Amino acid sequence: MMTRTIVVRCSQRLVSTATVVASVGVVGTNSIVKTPASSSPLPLLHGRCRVLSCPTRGSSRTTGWSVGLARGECPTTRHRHIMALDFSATIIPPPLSPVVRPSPYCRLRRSSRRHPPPFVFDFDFDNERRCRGGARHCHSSHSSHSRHSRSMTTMSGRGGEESSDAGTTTDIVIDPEDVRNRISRMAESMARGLTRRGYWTNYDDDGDDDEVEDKGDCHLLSRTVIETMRRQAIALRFDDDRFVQSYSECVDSHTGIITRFDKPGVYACEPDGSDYRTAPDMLHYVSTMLRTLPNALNDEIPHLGLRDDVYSAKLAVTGGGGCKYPRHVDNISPPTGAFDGGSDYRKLTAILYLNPDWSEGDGGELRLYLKDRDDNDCVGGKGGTRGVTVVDGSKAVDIERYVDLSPVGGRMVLFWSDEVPHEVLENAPHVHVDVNEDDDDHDRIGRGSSFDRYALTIWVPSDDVSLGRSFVAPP
Ligand SMILES: O=C(O)CCC(=O)C(=O)O
Ligand SMILES: [Fe+2]
Repeated sequence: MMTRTIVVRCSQRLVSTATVVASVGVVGTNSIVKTPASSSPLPLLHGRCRVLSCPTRGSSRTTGWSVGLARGECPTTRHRHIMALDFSATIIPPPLSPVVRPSPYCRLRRSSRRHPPPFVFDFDFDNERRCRGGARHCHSSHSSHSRHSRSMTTMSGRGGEESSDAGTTTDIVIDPEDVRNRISRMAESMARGLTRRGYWTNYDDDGDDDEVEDKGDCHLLSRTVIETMRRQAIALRFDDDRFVQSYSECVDSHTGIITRFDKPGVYACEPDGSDYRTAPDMLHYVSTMLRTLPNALNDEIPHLGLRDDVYSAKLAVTGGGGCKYPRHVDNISPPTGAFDGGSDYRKLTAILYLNPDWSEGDGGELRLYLKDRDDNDCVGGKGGTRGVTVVDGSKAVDIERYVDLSPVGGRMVLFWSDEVPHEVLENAPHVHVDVNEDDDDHDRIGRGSSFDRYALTIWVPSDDVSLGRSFVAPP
């Protein structure tokens, strides 16, 4: 691996030097391999990286920075690659003026010729995405949405439309150090929940947090942080036009053929480093989680092998009027063998909800189907059962237990990606969605409502998913 020096002008107050080492990998469906193992602190780099050659073949398309690394797609093979990066980055404090200057954002100095790089790339900051601070009213290919959201300055009450205007300040409200400490404190409880029940959550819908986080303080992020992240999500959606129709895949168990189907009223994006300017708190959150959670859980659960250098992330919005996710398991085809970056190795799903005003009756609960256990396993939410027809049976002779967890702002849910079937129940079924027929996008969800359900999911792979299966303690 090569060492490169990249000078980065950062809009935030990150003043440090760090060495970042990223891995090389081919990325499979739904498993975006990213993130470096790095010395601390991990710089949040953003900008664009253009890959001029990739290890598979030919040249590659413009790519985006992720949190501390780059990814790209080979136009010939369609393989998505993680750049083999090993560079040192110097973060330069921002200019005092809030105006973002249109000068090149990053400069790359070529490293020594003695070690020819596996990739050739250059850097070019994406000016069009400068959407915060003095330059936030910028490009949007969705003018009606942008016009609308810019005209609002505060979040309106329930049922009203929301603004993406995160204010003129570029201050970060999240405190990464605090998040890190809280995750460390909760790790034992998380591990216990995951191994006993297959899931963990930090809130109890009945208001009794005792079982959920028995160390006392179960809050990970304050309401202010959640509100800020929601506004940033809305800005990504309406100002930056980042969301696309969300889909799922189902596999025919006989033929193995994978079919994709849309999830009506669900839109999503994969936030990465290029979104830092619009959603800095969100990216700090993702970065902090990745640097803390996998190792904290690895310390608690022997052989778990969660990776701290790769992940995938999704920010999704589900509209009101009854939009939902069908039942599924996130990682249906875990590979066997050691991590090679090419298949789906997702082991842990970590969801954070960004719905500070959610209240009882709003719907959109996450229903987790549990292993056949007793009522005590429905921790954090409302438990229930439903009949299941057994494979050989002529009638329903078994029951399936589930727990419904509300998507209330600040709630975090962890569960095993390759083991826990789940679905999202109808979101705000009572709400009439003001659909604009002229919109070619977001047509099932309207123009933005406080009933929109935002969820930020991080998936963490393990070195070997087959080893990681069923970390459920014996009864
Ligand atoms: O948003 C949720 O509660 C669950 C999302 C989910 O199941 C998924 O993205 O796979
Ligand atoms: Fe899922």
